[in-house]
Amino acid sequence: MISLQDITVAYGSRVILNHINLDIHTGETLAILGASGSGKSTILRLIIGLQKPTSGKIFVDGQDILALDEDQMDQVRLHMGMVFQYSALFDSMSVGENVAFGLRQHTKKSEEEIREIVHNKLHLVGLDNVEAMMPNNLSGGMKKRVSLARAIALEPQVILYDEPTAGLDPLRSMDINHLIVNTQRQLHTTSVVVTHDMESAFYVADRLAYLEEGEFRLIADKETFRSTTDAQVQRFIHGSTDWQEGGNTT
Ligand SMILES: Nc1ncnc2c1ncn2[C@@H]1O[C@H](COP(=O)(O)OP(=O)(O)OP(=O)(O)O)[C@@H](O)[C@H]1O
Repeated sequence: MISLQDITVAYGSRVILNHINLDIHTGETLAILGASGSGKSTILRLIIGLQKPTSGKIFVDGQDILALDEDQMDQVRLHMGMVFQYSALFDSMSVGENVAFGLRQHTKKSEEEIREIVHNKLHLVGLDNVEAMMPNNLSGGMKKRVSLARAIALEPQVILYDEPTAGLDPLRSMDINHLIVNTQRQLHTTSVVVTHDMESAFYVADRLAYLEEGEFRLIADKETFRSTTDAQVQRFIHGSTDWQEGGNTT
């Protein structure tokens, strides 16, 4: 469904992504792992069209998105939701207004319909009766939930998560992991999760891709990834956190 082909991203002589190829299959959850600065978020920005590569091609549902103009790209973006690293809620808007934002911008739904959708999406992420609250009064975990509710408001086919568990304690992180899995099951989305949280990656993902020095060193299903004999990948798996088996059964 999403295909990155021979993608290079460079800033001057500094090459961040070096001729990478990546296919993300419809309905799967793919985790992209790698050290800080390895280019993980760049991949999300490329997919959602916030950044263009130096060279290469990107296809979404067979459509060459680099050939689209801004209006056409906006149409593609309507089918994608993004959960940003620091939630990126609009501080001056209430929770309800944050979740309703895309619906008001991109649909002609009545206020009553919007209210109902906002209520349902917040309920889906485990938040009830919080519409009137302001983002500044929410905990980090709640902000992530609201950010996810906003991302799914337009029922996207693709959800991109940038470090969804960053800054959360282990219990809140596990809450978010459950939420990612449940959202995928209920909405049948294709999900891409950028993280350096190994426990989260093994919990939520069907496949994992490990980025190092501008290239994918390993892209594999969970079991193959876990048992790889690649010493560098094993060091990353075991070095980054004292991870344990998650409960994902996908
Ligand atoms: N506009 C820019 N000019 C120069 N370098 C940039 C620019 N934007 C990003 N970079 C560099 O590109 C590299 C990849 O950035 P990216 O945000 O994709 O990394 P990341 O793997 O997501 O890291 P993190 O886990 O720290 O968020 C970083 O080293 C960053 O400094």
